[in-house]
Amino acid sequence: PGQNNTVYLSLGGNLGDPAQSMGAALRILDADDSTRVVAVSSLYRTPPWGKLDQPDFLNVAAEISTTLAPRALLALCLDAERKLKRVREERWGPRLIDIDILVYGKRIIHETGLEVPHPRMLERAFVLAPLAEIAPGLAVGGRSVAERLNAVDAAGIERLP
Ligand SMILES: Nc1nc2nc(S)n(CCO)c2c(=O)[nH]1
Repeated sequence: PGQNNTVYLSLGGNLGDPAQSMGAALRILDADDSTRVVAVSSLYRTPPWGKLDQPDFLNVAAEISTTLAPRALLALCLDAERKLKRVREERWGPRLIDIDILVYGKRIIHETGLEVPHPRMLERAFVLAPLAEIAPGLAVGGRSVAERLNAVDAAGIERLP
């Protein structure tokens, strides 16, 4: 079997029961022989980014270990979204569940439909706050996630008990 790679994901949702959907998505990923969920952050309630006239989101970050190549992992994530009835509607609109690959080992990937590290992760407190909880020292673009979080406006990001 292939080598294990450490990958960080961002999960989010603002329709239905996002906490339940994100838990179910992580169970789907962990059920695949190729992939283990290693750590999951607390739940965070976060103000909508991108399209403001929609409900608040719940977000988490997760560390996984996988033997899947990046494209195959993306396919597994999209498959999990589909299983949870995620219909990909308007860009940045409300959704039941969204799974984004943030970081895949030390890989830099710029392909159609797959950009790693995630191109907008460094400007998104809803990504950086949960990620800083589980991987504060992770370097992205030469700076730690903790430093990146300090550099963004984290207003309204609420860690849930
Ligand atoms: N707070 C918040 N805003 C968002 N806007 C989009 S699009 N998404 C989906 C992930 O790109 C989110 C999200 O997960 N959380």
